[in-house]
Amino acid sequence: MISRPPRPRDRGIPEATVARLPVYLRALQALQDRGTLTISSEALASAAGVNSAKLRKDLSHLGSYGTRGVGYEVEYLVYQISRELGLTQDWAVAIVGIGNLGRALANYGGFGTRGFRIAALLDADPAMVGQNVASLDVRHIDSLEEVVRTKGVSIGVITTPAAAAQGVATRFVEAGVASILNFAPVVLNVPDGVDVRKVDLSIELQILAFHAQRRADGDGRGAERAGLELM
Ligand SMILES: NC(=O)c1ccc[n+]([C@@H]2O[C@H](COP(=O)([O-])OP(=O)(O)OC[C@H]3O[C@@H](n4cnc5c(N)ncnc54)[C@H](O)[C@@H]3O)[C@@H](O)[C@H]2O)c1
Repeated sequence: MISRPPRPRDRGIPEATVARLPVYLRALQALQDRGTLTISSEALASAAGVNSAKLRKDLSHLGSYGTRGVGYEVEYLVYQISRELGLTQDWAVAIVGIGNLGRALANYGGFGTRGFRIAALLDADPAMVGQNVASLDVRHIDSLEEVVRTKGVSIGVITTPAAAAQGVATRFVEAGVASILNFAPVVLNVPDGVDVRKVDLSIELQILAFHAQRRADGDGRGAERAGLELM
């Protein structure tokens, strides 16, 4: 039997640490591209935008402590973080809702190099079905269960209008997909054991607007006002 290192959740790695691992990974990959072999915790922390004590604590959860006077070996740390995040294996992703956003995501070439393979595109609109998008034929939503099974889909991406998103999520879950990335502006109800991540650019823009207003006002009164409006 092949023994697999336990995943973050199995070992109790805090969620906040898990959320920072991709940030470290991105910084490390940039260093790797520049040919950097080793990096101090201070330099890596600064590249990732966190303080170095937090970085050392985060990496200690992976069993990575670095070497005094040398720091961390970049290539090995990339491997360790990738392994913890499950990126050393290939994940098949299905996107449902091939409109503006779904099409843009399907055409983005950056997922493949990070271990995510767009395996299927599905839509409810008969006019969309059969169209070729990003070298894949769009399938009808009715074949979701079959597509999940035959393509080994483990991550579902929802880019439908809000009203359709819950139905799509339920179908994903019933088909055995336990990881969902939801772009639709709606809160999804899913059973325990299913992970949903929500992406909402308008919330990010509102937060930026809050900070911009606070800067512009200078005296902080604008921030209070914006804070109330955001609640
Ligand atoms: N999270 C974000 O930051 C963000 C940004 C932009 C858009 N959005 C959201 O993403 C979603 C898509 O936006 P868009 O501009 O691409 O919309 P769109 O109208 O261009 O595309 C939606 C697609 O979903 C399909 N669809 C509808 N019901 C379906 C169903 N039951 N099953 C399968 N497919 C179905 C439609 O046929 C259409 O092709 C919307 O909910 C929008 O609010 C989110």
